[in-house]
Amino acid sequence: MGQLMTVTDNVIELKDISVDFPTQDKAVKAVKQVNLTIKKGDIYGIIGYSGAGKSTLVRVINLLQQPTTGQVIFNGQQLQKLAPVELRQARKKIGMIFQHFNLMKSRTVLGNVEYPLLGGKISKSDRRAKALNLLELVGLKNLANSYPNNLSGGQKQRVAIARALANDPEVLISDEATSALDPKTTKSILKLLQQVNQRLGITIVLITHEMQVISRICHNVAVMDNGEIIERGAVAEVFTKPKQQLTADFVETAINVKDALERIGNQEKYSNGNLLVYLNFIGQTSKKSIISKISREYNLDVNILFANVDQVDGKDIGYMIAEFVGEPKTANEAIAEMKKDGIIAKMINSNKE
Ligand SMILES: Nc1ncnc2c1ncn2[C@@H]1O[C@H](COP(=O)(O)OP(=O)(O)OP(=O)(O)O)[C@@H](O)[C@H]1O
Repeated sequence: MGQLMTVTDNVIELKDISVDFPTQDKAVKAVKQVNLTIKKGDIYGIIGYSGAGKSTLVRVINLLQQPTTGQVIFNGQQLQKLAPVELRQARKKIGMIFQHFNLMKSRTVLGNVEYPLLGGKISKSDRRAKALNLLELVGLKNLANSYPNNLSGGQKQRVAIARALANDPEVLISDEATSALDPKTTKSILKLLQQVNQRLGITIVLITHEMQVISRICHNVAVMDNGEIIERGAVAEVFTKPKQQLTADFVETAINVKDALERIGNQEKYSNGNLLVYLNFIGQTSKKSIISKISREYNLDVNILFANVDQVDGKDIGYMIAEFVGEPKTANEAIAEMKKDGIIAKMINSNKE
């Protein structure tokens, strides 16, 4: 085997990964020198627009895509150094689910879940029992003998999840697994992934183009653009303090602030000087009392034009757009006071913070 296993909390380490695809004109640099470490038990999101390089990067994790340069380390072992038999074993520990489910139409639900175990050491009856257990876990035991064509999208994805768990993986990669599903089904599939993570201790790497998906279940997130990771961190942190414009765009779209800003910002009175303030409350900060305190102490009328509370990685995060009616100087003092209370606050129709 030639390699010593290193004991580590990191299940995946990508070091200086680049992927170039040769094309007729010039090579497409799909992934550029990415370093990424994912800890055991994490739910790690990778977000980016189409073409950012997300799928290519996650396919590198199980070497479905060979990187042009860099090291892929899984549980302390560099995968590129493994012999084919060992690589096959390691790959079994990385399950994958996809946007279009990739089920086999000619096999029953049970047959699909049993499939990865065919040819293994497990007996036929144990294999069946295991597959039925997994179907129970995903809530589909009663459909074991149905065929994929007779299932809804959400049910198909549940079968795909059961199948991906057949080999007892340590990591489950979800490549846009909810992108073809409606919002309600998306929620239920994300909940199931969360249960898989919590009950079975499986690390999840989830790629998506929707920040809402990230905020529901991920603990950490990396933002990809043009083959690079441009920002990363704890989800609540990235959500409330995005450093890059692209990240801010994803967040604002997810919480509907973008639409609200456009709608409100287009109104004439706000382009003519009425004061608009954007507020972002994190955790337990009580927005009600703060707003009334500010209004009282600074003699400002505060009209709330938009408000939304979201759960991000289990924390309440509130967003508000409000009109402050009063002197700009006083409004700025009020904003400074709110910042002291840990609120992110800024004037949005003036250059002043
Ligand atoms: N086999 C390939 N040959 C040539 N170029 C490729 C190949 N696979 C991907 N690309 C290119 O690499 C870039 C990254 O693609 P990738 O599929 O990883 O992006 P993505 O972020 O997953 O987007 P999507 O969600 O649309 O799949 C794109 O410019 C794509 O056209």
